[in-house]
Amino acid sequence: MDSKLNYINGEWASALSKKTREIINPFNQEVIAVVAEGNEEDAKLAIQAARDAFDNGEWSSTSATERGRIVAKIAELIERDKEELARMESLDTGKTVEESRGDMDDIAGVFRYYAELADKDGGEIIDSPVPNSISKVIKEPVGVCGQITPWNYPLLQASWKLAPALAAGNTLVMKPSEITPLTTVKVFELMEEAGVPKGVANLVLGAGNTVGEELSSNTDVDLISFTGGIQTGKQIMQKASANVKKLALELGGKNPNIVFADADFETAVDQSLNAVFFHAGQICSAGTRLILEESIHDKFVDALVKRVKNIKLGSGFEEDTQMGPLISEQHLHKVAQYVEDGKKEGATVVVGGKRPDNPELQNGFFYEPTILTNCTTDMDVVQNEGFGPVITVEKFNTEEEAIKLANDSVYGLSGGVWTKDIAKAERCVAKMRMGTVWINEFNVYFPHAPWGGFKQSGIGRELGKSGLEEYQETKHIFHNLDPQALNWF
Ligand SMILES: NC(=O)c1ccc[n+]([C@@H]2O[C@H](COP(=O)([O-])OP(=O)(O)OC[C@H]3O[C@@H](n4cnc5c(N)ncnc54)[C@H](O)[C@@H]3O)[C@@H](O)[C@H]2O)c1
Ligand SMILES: C[N+](C)(C)CC=O
Repeated sequence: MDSKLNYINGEWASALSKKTREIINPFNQEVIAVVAEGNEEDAKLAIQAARDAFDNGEWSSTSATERGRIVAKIAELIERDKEELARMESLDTGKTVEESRGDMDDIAGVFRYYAELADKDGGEIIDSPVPNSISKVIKEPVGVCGQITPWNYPLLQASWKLAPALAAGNTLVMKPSEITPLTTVKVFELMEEAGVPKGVANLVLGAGNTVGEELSSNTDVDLISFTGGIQTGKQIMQKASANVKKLALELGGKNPNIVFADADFETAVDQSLNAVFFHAGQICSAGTRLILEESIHDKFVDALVKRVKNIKLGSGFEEDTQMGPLISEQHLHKVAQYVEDGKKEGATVVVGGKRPDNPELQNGFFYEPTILTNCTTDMDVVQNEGFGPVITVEKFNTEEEAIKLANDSVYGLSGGVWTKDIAKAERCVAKMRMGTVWINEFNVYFPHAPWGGFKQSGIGRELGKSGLEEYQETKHIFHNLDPQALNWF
């Protein structure tokens, strides 16, 4: 079986300890790859390589246009190998190949977007208040970036970090999730082929509490960019304080989806399903808190249940499969426990709430798409991120009540509103405390618009111009063209 290695200073290498880890297909628990299991020592080597590569200035002083050309080449290679990457992502995560193909298009789009943005900011001349002087503001790369990604959108989340970091002239060490590293390894091969110089982009495979902690605490790392759970984010924030690293955190969400009685009923039902059940609900921005106007509650829930009963679970490689398995046995237990706890709090399971009976699915980590009614905002099942195919339903009677429920969360990643009343929609989104809000839509994102969370959903923004700025320092250069002695002392 093909064995995947670390990539440090332009060389593919086993972990120093020679340890390896088996990667499991969540559909049937078969071993699909064996990868290096790096630790702190591998991470230190990679950080040193990135430090040297940054300090020698080769990449940061390469023209932004040339860096953009190489980033565009990576996009081209991803498009060339799209089918291989998509199948690899589905094998590793269990999501349908159709979803993975969509992810690969998005990923190539992200590299292209930052390739084009790379040389568009030539700095700014300030109207200096000091006579005979020039005042200018320029952008420089931050330095060595540590990048840590989750398992749910492995390559997509990696692309949001790799593309802007490279375009801005940084060097980096990436640690993908230990559960789903395969497409990230492949993209490092493509980055090598595209001509990224050695030492600029380094990859260390391994666990969070070894490689991840080293990246967070090592004082040679200038910036840490993390996507993952809120508790891990808090730990990283503490470790990053060692040298006051720049910090970008993309954390979880418990995202409200408000449906008013005047919404287009059929569309809102359809999109409320899409908002959650793609990738078995393992989406940071899943609309898992469905908040329904009381007058349509029963009809809406009935319509959802009817549709949910027909969702086809199976292998991501079968064309008619609509939902794959959860990522791991441990995560399956977590989701099942989350539903059980919700029931104890008073929630009612109206559909799902268990593993499927289908004998063909017993080797996979499947959980049925589930809807819980009789939920109130004070319940843990409404407040906590379950990260599975589970919708909780709450009711409201007034616009104010809907907004209050939507904002009653420590999270603030995303949210949606469904109504035909344009003014009402605008009033609602103005009051919703989330980084992305959708009107008559859910879960849309693209490279041009920033992505990130209010409140405990994170710090900073990925994507858009802001996503590049995360990887830049701002420098003010003041040039006195007529220096004079002050004769003060
Ligand atoms: N906001 C977003 O854009 C976004 C996108 C995708 C996923 N997420 C969130 O990610 C979470 C699911 O992903 P997960 O289960 O992989 O999250 P996780 O926090 O368990 O792990 C994420 C990454 O952090 C690493 N890690 C774990 N412990 C660490 C430590 N102590 N120090 C440094 N690194 C450590 C892991 O190895 C992994 O690579 C969900 O909460 C989801 O909402 C957020
Ligand atoms: C940001 N997104 C939606 C691509 C992945 C969240 O898990």
